[in-house]
Amino acid sequence: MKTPAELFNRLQRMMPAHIKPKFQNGEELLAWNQEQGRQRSEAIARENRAMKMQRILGRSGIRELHMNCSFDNYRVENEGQRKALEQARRYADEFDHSIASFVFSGRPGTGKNHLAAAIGNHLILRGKSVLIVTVADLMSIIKGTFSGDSDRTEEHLLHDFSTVDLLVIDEIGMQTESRYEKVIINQIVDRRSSSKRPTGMLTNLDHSNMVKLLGERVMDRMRLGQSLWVNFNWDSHRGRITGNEY
Ligand SMILES: Nc1ncnc2c1ncn2[C@@H]1O[C@H](COP(=O)(O)OP(=O)(O)OP(=O)(O)O)[C@@H](O)[C@H]1O
Repeated sequence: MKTPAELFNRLQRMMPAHIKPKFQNGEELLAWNQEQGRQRSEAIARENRAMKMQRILGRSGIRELHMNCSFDNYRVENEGQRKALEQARRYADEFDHSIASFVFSGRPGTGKNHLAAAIGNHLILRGKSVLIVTVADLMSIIKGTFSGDSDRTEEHLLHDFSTVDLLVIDEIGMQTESRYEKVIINQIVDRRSSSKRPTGMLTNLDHSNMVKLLGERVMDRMRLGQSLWVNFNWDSHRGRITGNEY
């Protein structure tokens, strides 16, 4: 096999005199080649992550409605929003070095999904896999494996939900969760926390009702690391949405 220097010399001999080579020596050619390889494998990893989301959900990890949500377009009009924005931003910045989960709790329309999607969009741009899913969707995807037509088992899906870099479960407590739903949430949070993967939860419930609903065991796992509990206790923003925001 030729060394990069030999290959470069050979290319140089073949090159017409008026062509100015992009590389001046074998080392530069090798460095260029390695950089191309790195970019290609990053692109493949990105495609694999997108395919994984598509396979699990039939869509990308963040719903279309929230794809443009960012920290920059979250409007701050009170101290609570300022603090929530700052905490969400810090959470995203420190994600790589942390195992911390988060719970955004509060009234409808206060921006829980917006800030969770802003965290997700920030992480996706940095090559992470992120999935934001409602309890109802989570359960219907898992129950879809019961039909016998599916080539995926409940175990495959539990594995997928447990191995994305960040999983955010939305609408916890919207309906009276069945025992099976609680078992599934418990298993996912358990698997994720034991492999040091954080989980986000969005809910209208307060802490004591979350403990009542999901149990002490799950909520204790949600407290690993510098975990976040943010109360969204201001008025809904929905009345002000015109549809042309972002
Ligand atoms: N502070 C804000 N600045 C800009 N847009 C906001 C803000 N708060 C909420 N929104 C927008 O208002 C809409 C509703 O917010 P969002 O879906 O985040 O609420 P939520 O707290 O998750 O509500 P729910 O509990 O009903 O799911 C979204 O389109 C979101 O982008």
